[in-house]
Amino acid sequence: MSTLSPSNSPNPLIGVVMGSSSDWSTMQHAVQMLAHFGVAHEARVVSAHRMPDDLFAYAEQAGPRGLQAIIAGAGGAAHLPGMLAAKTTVPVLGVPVASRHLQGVDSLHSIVQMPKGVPVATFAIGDAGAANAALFAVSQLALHDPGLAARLQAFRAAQTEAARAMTLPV
Ligand SMILES: Nc1c(C(=O)O)ncn1[C@@H]1O[C@H](COP(=O)(O)O)[C@@H](O)[C@H]1O
Repeated sequence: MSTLSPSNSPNPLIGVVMGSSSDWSTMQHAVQMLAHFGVAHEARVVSAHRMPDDLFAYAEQAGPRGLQAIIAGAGGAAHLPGMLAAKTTVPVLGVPVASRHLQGVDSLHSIVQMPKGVPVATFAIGDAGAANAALFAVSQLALHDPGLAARLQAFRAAQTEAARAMTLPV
């Protein structure tokens, strides 16, 4: 499995995986958010289609390695999040990456329409979806980490202040 992020932690709590290095411009927003909150994470390319044995190994090892969630981004026929969810009970957060021909609607439908019994929590297409998947993972970790909960509250407060300070060119 190839490694993309220089911030890979030796004991990651959150795994960020993507089907191709071409997904990095989107998925970097998940990694940046995890880094902002100081959450130990790793980022890797793991493709269900191109590296099926690696995908199975990653999914099988996710729980034993201590991962609390996997954020999985893919575009087009985005089977990666669903196949991870099929092989692990570690929560999978799916991020549809915008595709060249169908703008990510194909990715969204591929990820969100899971059969009953094998859930993937599906986020919005693109950069905001990647960032929100990370924020969701942070929220889950914050339930058992008061320091992280305080940082999340501060993030929300800063966001509120930034929205209140918005002005219009009129
Ligand atoms: N959807 C998947 C999977 C998978 O689901 O296993 N593996 C690669 N891909 C996607 O193919 C698109 C094009 O990949 P390339 O740019 O490498 O040709 C990417 O958005 C990737 O997520």
